[in-house]
Amino acid sequence: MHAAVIVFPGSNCDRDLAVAFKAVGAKVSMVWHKDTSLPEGVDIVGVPGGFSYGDYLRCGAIAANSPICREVAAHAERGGYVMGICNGFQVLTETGLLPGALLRNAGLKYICRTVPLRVATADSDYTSGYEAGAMIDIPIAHHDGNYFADGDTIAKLHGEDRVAFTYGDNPNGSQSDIAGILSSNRRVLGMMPHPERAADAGHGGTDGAALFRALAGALVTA
Ligand SMILES: NC(=O)CC[C@H](N)C(=O)O
Repeated sequence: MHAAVIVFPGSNCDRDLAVAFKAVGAKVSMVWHKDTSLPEGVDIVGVPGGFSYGDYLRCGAIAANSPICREVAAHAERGGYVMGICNGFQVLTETGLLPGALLRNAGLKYICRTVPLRVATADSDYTSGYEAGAMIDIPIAHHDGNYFADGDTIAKLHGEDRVAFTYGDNPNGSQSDIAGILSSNRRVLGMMPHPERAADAGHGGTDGAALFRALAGALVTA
C-alpha cells in the first residue's frame, strides 16, 4: 500500500497518520498542499486532522480550494481511496467528495476525549476488520464535529449502508449520531474521531488499529 498524506499549513495530525500507515507496512509520501500532483502509484490519500489555515472562513474551506485538492478529487473520481480524519473529513465535505457539513458542536465547546463509537457497517475496506455493531473507543478532538445533512441525504446514507461509525453517546449534536460516512463507491471515508490516535498500545488504546490493518489487507500492491 502506498499512502499519500496531505499537509496543509495548520495540519497537526499528518505525522500521526503517517506513523499509523507505516505501522501496517505502507509506503508513505507526505504531499504539500501547493503540490499539483500526487506521487506515482498512490493507492490511498490521507487527509489529516488539524487546523488547516487556522480554521479561517470555515473548517476545511480554504484547504478544499488548495491546488492538491483538485488532484485528490481526481484520484477519488478514478476510484481511488481517500480517507479524511477530523479536519480531513471537513475538507472532504467542503470539496463535495462527501455529502453534508460539519457544524459547530451543539455545546459550542471544543471536545477532546475518548468516546465510544459503534461500527455501523463492516462492509468497506476501512471497517471490514470490525464486527458490524461492535463498540470501540476512539478519541475525538474538535469544535466543529456536528454532522449535518438534509433529511433526504441522511435517509440515503442509511439506505445505502454508508454510515460507517455512529457515536455511542452523541457528544456534538450530529444528526443520526453520525461520526463517519462513506462515499457511494465506499472508497472515500470521512470520520471525525481519530483512529490514528488509538493505533498503538502507547496511545492508551488500540481500537483504531483494525482500520489500518483492514486497509493494508485490501490495498496490497507490488
Ligand atoms: N482535530 C481536528 O482535526 C480538529 C478539526 C477542526 N479544527 C475542529 O476543531 O473542528
